[in-house]
Amino acid sequence: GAALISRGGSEAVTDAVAFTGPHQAGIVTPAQDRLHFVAFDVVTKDRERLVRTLREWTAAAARMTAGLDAGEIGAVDGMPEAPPDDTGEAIGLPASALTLTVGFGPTLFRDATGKDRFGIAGKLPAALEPLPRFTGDTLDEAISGGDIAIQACANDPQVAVHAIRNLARIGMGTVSVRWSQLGFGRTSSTATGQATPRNLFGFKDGTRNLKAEQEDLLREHLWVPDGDGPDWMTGGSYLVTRKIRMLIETWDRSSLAEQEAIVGRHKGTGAPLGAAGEFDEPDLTAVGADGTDLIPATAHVRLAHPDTNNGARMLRRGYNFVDGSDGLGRLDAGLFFIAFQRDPRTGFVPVQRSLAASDEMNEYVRHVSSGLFACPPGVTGGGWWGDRLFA
Ligand SMILES: C=CC1=C(C)c2cc3[nH]c(cc4nc(cc5[nH]c(cc1n2)c(C)c5CCC(=O)O)C(CCC(=O)O)=C4C)c(C)c3C=C
Ligand SMILES: [Fe+2]
Repeated sequence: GAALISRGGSEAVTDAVAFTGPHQAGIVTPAQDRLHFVAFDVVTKDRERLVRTLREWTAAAARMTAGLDAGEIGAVDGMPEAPPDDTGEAIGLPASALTLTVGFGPTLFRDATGKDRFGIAGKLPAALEPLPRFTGDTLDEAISGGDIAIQACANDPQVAVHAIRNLARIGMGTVSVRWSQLGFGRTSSTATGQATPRNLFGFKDGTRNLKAEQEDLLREHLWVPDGDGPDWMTGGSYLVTRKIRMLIETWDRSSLAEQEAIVGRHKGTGAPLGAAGEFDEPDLTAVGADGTDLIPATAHVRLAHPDTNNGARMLRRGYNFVDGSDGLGRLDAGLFFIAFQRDPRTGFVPVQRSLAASDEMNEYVRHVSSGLFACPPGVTGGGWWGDRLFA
C-alpha cells in the first residue's frame, strides 16, 4: 500500500501497538499509563447503519492506533467548506501505544422488553448474563451498562481522548455517548517486565495479576476457547468494569497496621503479611504467635485469592481516577476497575461475591458503576469490529 505518514511527520512509527491479530490489543498489551473508556447507546434501529458505523470505526481505529489521523484526508488538508475527518488535537503526537478495544453489552442483543434489536439475539453468549446485584452496591444506572464499549489506552492522555472523540464523531446518529471515564496511573501490571504500580490507597496493585507471559493460564482463564459459547467469541474475552469510589479521607486516617491488615500485604514492599518479598506466595494458613491468621479472614488478598473462589482468576487492568472534588470537601476519587476473563460467571462474580460479603475494605469503597461487555477476537485480514457477530 501507499506509504503512510504519521501525524508526527515521520514514517517510522516506533511506539505503535499492532491493531490486528488473533486477540484484540489492549488486553494483554503491557498496560499503558492513561485511559479513556466510553460506553455508547445505539440510537438507530437500522442494522445496516450500525454495521456501517462498525466498519468506519474499524478503519479509523486501525489508522489512529498506527499514529495517523482518523480519516484519509486528515485534520487540515480537506475542503475548507467541510468539517475535517480528524479533529486535529493529536497532530504532531506519536501513536503513544494507543490501543482501542471494543466490547458488546447484553442490551445490544435484546431491549428491555426482550425484543431482538438487530437480529443477533440468537448469538447472545450465556456468559453475557447480566451481573447479579452484590451486597453494598450503590450503582448509578446513568453511568452503568451500555450497548457498545470502547476502551482507549495510551501513554498520552491527549491521544486516548482524541481517539474516543473521533469515534464518537464518526458514530453520530448511530450511537450516543452514555458515559465515559478518564483514568491515569495504571493500577495493574499485565506483563512481568512492568514494575507493579500503586493504587490510590498507596498499595502495589497487580502483583498476582495474570501476566501476558503466562500462556497456559491465559488459555485457561482469559481467552474464550472454541466451543465455549457462540463461535463469534472464540479468541475473545469478557470485560467487567466497576467504578469504585474510594473514601480517601477516611482511609488516610486509618493506621498503617490497619491498612496492611485490610489489604493483607505490606504497604512498602507489597509482600504478603508474613512474607518478605513482593512475589512470595501469600500463605493463607500461616498463624502468628497469638494463634490468629497472619492474613486476616477479612483481608482483601485472602478473599480475592483463587483458593477462596474455586480457582477463579482474571486479568485486571484498572486505572486510578480523580474526577475533581465532590463539593463536600472530599476528593471524588477511586479505582476504575477493569477485568478481562473467559467467563464472568466463574471469574469476576464469585470473587466479587466473596469481597462484598466480608472484605474489610468495603468500609472504604463504594461501587458506583458497573459494565459487562463481550469483546470479540482481534480483527484479521480486512475484517471489522463485529464482523462475525453480524455475519
Ligand atoms: C472482584 C474483583 C476485584 C475487585 C472489585 C477489587 C477491588 C480492589 N482491589 C484493590 C486492591 C488490591 N487488590 C489486590 C489483589 C486482588 N484483587 C482482586 C480482585 C478484585 N479487586 C484479585 C483477583 C486480586 C489478586 C488475588 C490473588 O490472586 O492473590 C491487591 C494485592 C496485589 C495484587 O495481587 O494485585 C491490592 C492492593 C482495591 C484498592 C480495590 C477497590 C478499590
Ligand atoms: Fe483487588
